[in-house]
Amino acid sequence: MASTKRKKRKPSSSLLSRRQSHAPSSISTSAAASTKPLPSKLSRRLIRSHHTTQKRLHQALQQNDTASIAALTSSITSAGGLAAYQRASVSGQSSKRGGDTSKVLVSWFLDLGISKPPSKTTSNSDDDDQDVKNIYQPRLLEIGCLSPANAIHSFFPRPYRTLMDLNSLHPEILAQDFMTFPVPVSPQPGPLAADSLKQGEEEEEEEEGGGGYDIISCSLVLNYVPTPAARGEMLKRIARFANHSLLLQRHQRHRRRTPTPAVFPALFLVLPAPCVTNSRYLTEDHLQAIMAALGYELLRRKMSPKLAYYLWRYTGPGTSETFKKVELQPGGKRNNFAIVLE
Ligand SMILES: C[S@@+](CC[C@H](N)C(=O)[O-])C[C@H]1O[C@@H](n2cnc3c(N)ncnc32)[C@H](O)[C@@H]1O
Repeated sequence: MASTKRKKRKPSSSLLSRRQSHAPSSISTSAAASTKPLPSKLSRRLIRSHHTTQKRLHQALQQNDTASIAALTSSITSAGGLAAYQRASVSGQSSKRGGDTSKVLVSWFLDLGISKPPSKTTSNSDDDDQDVKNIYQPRLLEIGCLSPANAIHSFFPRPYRTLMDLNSLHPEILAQDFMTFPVPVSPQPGPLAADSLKQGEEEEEEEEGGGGYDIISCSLVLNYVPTPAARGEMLKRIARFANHSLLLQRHQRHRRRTPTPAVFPALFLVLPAPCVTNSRYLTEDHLQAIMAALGYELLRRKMSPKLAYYLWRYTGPGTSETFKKVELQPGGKRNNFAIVLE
């Protein structure tokens, strides 16, 4: 007897184009947020293929290989471009798949005694209001942000967060390349500078975002950056922001009503686990050496089968040590993920 069972259709990239045909041509906030998550296999395949094609495109651009540039650009566009890649990433973040990496940061915050800011609506007296004002409210800078509704965002109510992405999926997320986002001008060292700031000036400085960022989140972004040297540049730039925050912290310490928690300035870094567990050029020890050279010490680490999570604290300018792409673990089945500091 012939089976009446229908064969399960394998997810394919045409599935994405069919799904997208019901959505506006550019993925808007609501479309990205409201569309159902993509099947996980399809998301993973889209993400992997986007990374590979981007990497090839970067090589073609460096070699000025016009034929390959045209072919690869067209291949990226026909697969839906950055927007499709982001949609696949949003699917990976969906709560059903436990994909919001910031949940790990939340658990570390609670462990480190950093609590959520009390909501203003729950305070019912002037005294409570005063208590709320007296609590130091840290600021977040998130690079590569797909949604302002992840677990960690409740620790950073607006305006204490700056969220950015190359392609913004939400009005609150700046469409901004972090590599061109201006590093704030740091206060000059020395007692004069600290004392010469009048209270109003300082508050204004903080209001305008010149107050620095206590924590920078860089989750699954570094592996998006196509070359080892560009990854190193991104980490260096992050360290410049951290250095600014550290100087401000020292500069304003005497004015703070509650001290800045000892965790800050910090960096939340997430990488796909194989970047540090199965690369020829990067191990966790090597990553730690790179981060130490940039001025960071490791506070927390978590390794899951898929992801490596780290919380680093910036302690001050590191060394000018350089790190080349050197084979650390040979082996045919390893990947080539690397970070180079020039
Ligand atoms: C895989 S998504 C990660 C999203 C999210 N942070 C997470 O953990 O799931 C990587 C995002 O990083 C963004 N991105 C890559 N380089 C960037 C840069 N230089 N500046 C801002 N965003 C960047 C990409 O546009 C992409 O949306």
